[in-house]
Amino acid sequence: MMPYPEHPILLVDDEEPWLHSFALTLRQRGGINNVLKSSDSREVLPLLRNQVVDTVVIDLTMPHISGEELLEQISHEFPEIPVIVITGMNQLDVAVSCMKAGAFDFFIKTAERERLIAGVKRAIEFNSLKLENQRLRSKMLATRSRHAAFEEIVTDDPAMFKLLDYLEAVSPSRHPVLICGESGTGKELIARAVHQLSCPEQPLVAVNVAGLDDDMFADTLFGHVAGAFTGASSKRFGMVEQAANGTLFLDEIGDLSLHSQVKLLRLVQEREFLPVGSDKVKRSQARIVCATNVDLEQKIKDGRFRADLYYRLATHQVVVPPLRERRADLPLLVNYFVDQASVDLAKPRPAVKKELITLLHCYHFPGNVRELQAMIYDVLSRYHSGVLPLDGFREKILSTPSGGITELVEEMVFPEHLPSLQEMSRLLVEEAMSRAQGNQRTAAALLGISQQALSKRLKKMSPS
Ligand SMILES: Nc1ncnc2c1ncn2[C@@H]1O[C@H](COP(=O)(O)OP(=O)(O)OP(=O)(O)O)[C@@H](O)[C@H]1O
Repeated sequence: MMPYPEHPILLVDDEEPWLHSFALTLRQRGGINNVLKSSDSREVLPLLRNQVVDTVVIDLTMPHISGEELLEQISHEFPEIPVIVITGMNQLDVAVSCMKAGAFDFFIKTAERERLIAGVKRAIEFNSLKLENQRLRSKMLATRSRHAAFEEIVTDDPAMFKLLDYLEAVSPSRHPVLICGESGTGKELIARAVHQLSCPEQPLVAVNVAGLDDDMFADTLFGHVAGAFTGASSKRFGMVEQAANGTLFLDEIGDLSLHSQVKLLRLVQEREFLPVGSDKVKRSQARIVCATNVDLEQKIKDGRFRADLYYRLATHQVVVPPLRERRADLPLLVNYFVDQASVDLAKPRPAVKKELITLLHCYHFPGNVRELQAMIYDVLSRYHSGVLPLDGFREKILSTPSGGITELVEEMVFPEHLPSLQEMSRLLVEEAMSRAQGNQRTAAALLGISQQALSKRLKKMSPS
């Protein structure tokens, strides 16, 4: 039988007989068969941190943590989970304050079971509508009125939209396109989209030129005739010819030697090339798209890249922004990669907590989108719970030397009168709390201290 709802309903009451009889009623009369029971209110928060739950039903009168306190804690940490409160006849005033504190609904324990079932079903319905809305919204945002060629590029960033619009506009031209940007920002993905836009029926041939010495470069790109060198027993077509009227994508172009740059210049400028060992000039119609993560203008200044080649290649140029400059893309990208990784690793799709996005917001992603993708695959491959755990991400983020520190040293200007260590530490704590949107676990992780240590500092800082 299919579990209904998809994620369980959690019933919390210290009276075990009530838990069992209500679970039975939900199953028999409401068809709700996915139910968890807890008779100890202290178990609830740890359970919610590890498992996705649809709705929580709590009794107001319980030892250890009362229903009222538990409601407050759940509403604070898991505002998205509806909480239904069950009260005694004489607790109506408390029930009203629970509604104000964020309860989804309340019922008197002795009320007819049908009414309780209807209340639980309303919460389930509310959740599934909310989820559906979220899915639709991210789908709309991710694919907002964009050309089909950009389907795989997930973004909601205005600078990225501008860049894609520009590429769409220049796609009919046969002039070269140069795609610059840090490693892992999606340059190859964009190069493939350029090909889709301009000549999708023609071949796309990609060559990473970084590891090629001059001879290999010439042989790979231009091919050779039989007997051109020892071992060249037969003729071989190079990548330029294989690209025909399509696209020749040259990745890591900044690493090309000066000698090979001359050969490439001839191809770009004259559209001509010579296979190795041949003196018969051949012509190429392929469109050249290049990508690089090095600063070519600096290389020109250092005499390591030809200016004439650069200006030819950069007829149409785009610079892909690093992920830290488009952090608003994080929720879309995280959901996209979680979907992708769950399918690839054949695991049920875990839920993504808001706290994860907050944590990622504070990270500088030196490896950009590729790093985010790898983190998600790694964490997902190691865990099996219903929620994508934060610990795996924290470990990674904290073990990466902080690029932030280098940025900080460059950006930070100390006033002439230095602040005291105590003042600095207060400012740091405040900044971390603000970046973590008030979440102490995340703020502590950012500061590299335990949550208890942070909590102590916060208490000391509070005015009372
Ligand atoms: N906007 C995006 N939407 C979806 N996936 C993306 C996006 N940007 C990058 N990726 C994914 O991130 C990974 C790295 O992207 P890609 O190889 O295109 O980066 P790159 O800039 O060419 O890196 P490098 O400079 O190291 O060659 C790929 O798996 C790619 O599919």
